Amino acid sequence: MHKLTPPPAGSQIAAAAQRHIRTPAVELSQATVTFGRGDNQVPALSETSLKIGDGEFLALVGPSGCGKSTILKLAAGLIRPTTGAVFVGGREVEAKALRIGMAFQNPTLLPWLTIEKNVMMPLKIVRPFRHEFRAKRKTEFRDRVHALLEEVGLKGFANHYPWQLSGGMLQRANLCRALVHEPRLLLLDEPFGALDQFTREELWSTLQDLWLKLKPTVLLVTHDLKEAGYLAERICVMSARPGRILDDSAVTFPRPRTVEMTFEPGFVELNQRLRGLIVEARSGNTATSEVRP
Ligand SMILES: Nc1ncnc2c1ncn2[C@@H]1O[C@H](COP(=O)(O)OP(=O)(O)OP(=O)(O)O)[C@@H](O)[C@H]1O
Repeated sequence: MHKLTPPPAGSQIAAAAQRHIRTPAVELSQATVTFGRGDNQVPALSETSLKIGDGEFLALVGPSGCGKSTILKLAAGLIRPTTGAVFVGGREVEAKALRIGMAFQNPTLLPWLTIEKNVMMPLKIVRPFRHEFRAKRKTEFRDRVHALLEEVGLKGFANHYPWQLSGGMLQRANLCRALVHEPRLLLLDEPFGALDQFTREELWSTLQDLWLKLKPTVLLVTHDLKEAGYLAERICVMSARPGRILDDSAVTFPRPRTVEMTFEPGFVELNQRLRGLIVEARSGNTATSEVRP
């Protein structure tokens, strides 16, 4: 991992000690992904090895099209690596149904269902909850949905329909739906990309609170370096396509983090360093970056 030296006074960006993650929540082992066949082949991901610890919050940043979402899809079991292997919870991804939560840039709430019913959806379809849904636990599940909605500031909106909510409120509901079945792994693909800056910052705080409380392992893909620094414990920078991990930094600002912290010198320094790496990666000049397996 990258060593940030020297940490500026007052900064909590620490040198990221090379941690030994015993049983990673997610592990890519020399995984590559090539889409298509023959002349239409698109190499999306170069050989990549990555371990994400249980309960860790990792952000993936890098130039557009470098393979960030591809890594997310590998972890979700939506695609298979062309070579290498992907493990979640110590098991190869295809070997076992996974309990994951996902949220994307555009909240995909069903327009004909209320917010309560949308958020409750995973409990209806994901094992083991679906077996219990019709029976005794329905009221308990409803309570759980209402508690989550309250937590993200949507108290009183359970019976509204998606079209009655603002973009920020929809994304809050979307986060609730991603978390309601208590996934151990939360996959977020630019979840706040479509929101204005102020709403986005509010949502960072909401997501941070949820993560501190529930401690799922989170893999966040984002183009927003400030967002990565605010939310993540670790940030991986990827090279241009076919992507590989160029840099792996720990971010140890104290929690809970605030928007004010993002203006502190240490935070700005981190931002600038990551930005420099991405500018280099975009221009295809990654030779000066520290390249790690
Ligand atoms: N199903 C597919 N078939 C062919 N090529 C694909 C497919 N999915 C992704 N790609 C290509 O693989 C590369 C990596 O895509 P990916 O979506 O992982 O990038 P990304 O880093 O998430 O991009 P962005 O930041 O723009 O969202 C891109 O060049 C993309 O066009």
